[in-house]
Amino acid sequence: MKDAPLLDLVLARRSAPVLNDPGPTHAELARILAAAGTVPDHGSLRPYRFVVVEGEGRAAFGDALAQTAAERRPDMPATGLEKIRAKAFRSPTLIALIASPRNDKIERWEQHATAACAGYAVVLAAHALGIGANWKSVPFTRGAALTRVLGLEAGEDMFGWIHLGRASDDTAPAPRAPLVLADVATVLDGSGARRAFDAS
Ligand SMILES: Cc1cc2nc3c(=O)[nH]c(=O)nc-3n(C[C@H](O)[C@H](O)[C@H](O)COP(=O)(O)O)c2cc1C
Repeated sequence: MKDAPLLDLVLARRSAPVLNDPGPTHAELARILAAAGTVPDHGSLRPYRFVVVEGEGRAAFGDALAQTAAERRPDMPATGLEKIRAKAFRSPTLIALIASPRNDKIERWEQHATAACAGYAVVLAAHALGIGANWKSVPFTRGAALTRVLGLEAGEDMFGWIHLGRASDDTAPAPRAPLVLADVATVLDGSGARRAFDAS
């Protein structure tokens, strides 16, 4: 097996729990977003789009999150809504990821899968540039206020957002539990039986 520095980068990636100023420059954001254009994409539809939120824009985004939460849960107390609004301020910059299916010829789930891959490409590209990232979400993907600020069209959904900023050295996450291949991988043999995957 040959050395693969790119794989080392992938294996070392972690989400950053705390993200401080400065946010990425627009030149850095352009490189990060360009990575989305490389993901597996049936029909080359590019079925996603992004809204970059930074500075004062975070207030508009946080308000929209809170208003959408209130639409869905009219009984939510003000403290709960404020917590949701505060999510927008956990980093200097965030990128809202919007799944934007482009046609009905390619299955909707495939276009959603491509949009999710685009989110991962953003996270990984940020890591490659030494910029901290963390993908977050709320339990809803659309609503009137979100539609207003993100310009959601029919059929579009917000697949959360990716925080970007300078990762704090003091808050390195605990080591990730290794993936136990036996839990997730089997091999189908010629008799139609699935057997344990053997790495040797
Ligand atoms: C679509 C999506 C939404 C997520 N939303 C949240 C979230 O709201 N809160 C959270 O703590 N982690 C969320 N995560 C998980 C984190 O981004 C991160 O992957 C997790 O904390 C594990 O850290 P690691 O990436 O270093 O393994 C989400 C991940 C994805 C893919």
